[in-house]
Amino acid sequence: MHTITIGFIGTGRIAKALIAGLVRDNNNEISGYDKDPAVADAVCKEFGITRKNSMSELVQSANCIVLAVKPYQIETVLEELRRELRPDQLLISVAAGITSEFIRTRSLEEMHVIRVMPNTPAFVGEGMTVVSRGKCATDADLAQAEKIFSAIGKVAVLDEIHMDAATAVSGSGPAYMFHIIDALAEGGKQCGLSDDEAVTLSAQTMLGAAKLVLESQKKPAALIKDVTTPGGTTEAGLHQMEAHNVRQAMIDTVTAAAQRSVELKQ
Ligand SMILES: NC(=O)C1=CN([C@@H]2O[C@H](COP(=O)(O)OP(=O)(O)OC[C@H]3O[C@@H](n4cnc5c(N)ncnc54)[C@H](O)[C@@H]3O)[C@@H](O)[C@H]2O)C=CC1
Ligand SMILES: O=C(O)[C@@H]1CCC=N1
Repeated sequence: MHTITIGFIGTGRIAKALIAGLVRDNNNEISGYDKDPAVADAVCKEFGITRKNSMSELVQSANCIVLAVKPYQIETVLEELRRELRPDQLLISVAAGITSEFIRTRSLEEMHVIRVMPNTPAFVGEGMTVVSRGKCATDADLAQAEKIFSAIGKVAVLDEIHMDAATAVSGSGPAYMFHIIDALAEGGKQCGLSDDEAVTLSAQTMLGAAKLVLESQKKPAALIKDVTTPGGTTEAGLHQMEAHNVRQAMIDTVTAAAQRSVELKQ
C-alpha cells in the first residue's frame, strides 16, 4: 500500500485525538510540530510519531499537511508556511470557521486545500469527520482525505456551505453529548447510584442508543415509541423533558454554535 506522510502543525487537543486514531493505520507516517515544545514532546512520545523541530522541517517531509491550530492562528501560520509549500502537497485545515478560500489565497494560488471538521471521538476510532473540497482540490485529493479520516471513524463529504452546520452538530457535538451523559448520570446519583455506576449506565445507554439509530432502519421518533409503555416510567420522564423544552434547548445550542462558526470567518 502507498504510504501517506502526514504532518501536523499544532499537536493540541484535536490533533492528539486524530493522531491516536491515525497511528493504528500502518499506511500512515506521521510527524508533528507545535510551537509549544512540551506539547509536541508529550504527543510525539505517547504515539511514537516523529517530532519536527520547525514548521519548515515538517513541511519538507510531508505530502499532506494538517493545520491544527486555533482559527485566529491560521493566518500567522500560513504567512510562515507559504514560502515552504509545494503545489503537489495537500493542505488540510481542521480550523472552525476558516474557509478553504482563505487558506488558498494566503498560501499558494494553486494550492490543493481540503477543509475538514473532525471530532474528538476519533481518539477511540468513532470519529465523525466532514470533508469538503477547496477550489483547486481534485477528486484524488478528496479521495485521499476520505481515506485518511475513514481510519478514525465515519466520513461525510459535504459542500463547504454546510461546514458551519457540520461544525455545530458533529464538531462541537461531543461536548453536548458529554453534558447529557453527565446530567443523566447525575439523575441516577440522586436516585441512589454510585458515581461510577451512574456514569457507566448513562454512557453505555448513549452509545447503545446511537448505535440503534445508525444500525436500525428506524427514525428516532419510532425508537422512542419502542421504549415507552403507556402510563409507564419512560412516559413520566419524557413529560419532564417536554416541560423543560429540552428539544428546543438542543436546537438553540446547535444554531448558536453554527452562528459562532459564521462569526469566526470575519
Ligand atoms: N477540540 C476539538 O474538539 C476540535 C477542534 N477543531 C479545530 O482544531 C483547531 C485546534 O483546536 P484544539 O486542538 O482544540 O486547540 P489546542 O489549543 O488544543 O491546539 C492548538 C495547538 O496549536 C499550537 N500552535 C499555535 N500556534 C502555532 C504555530 N504557529 N505553530 C505550531 N503550533 C502552533 C498550540 O501550541 C497548541 O498546542 C481549531 O482551529 C479548532 O477550531 C476542530 C474540530 C474539533
Ligand atoms: O469549540 C470549537 O470552536 C472547536 C470547533 C469544533 C469543536 N471545537
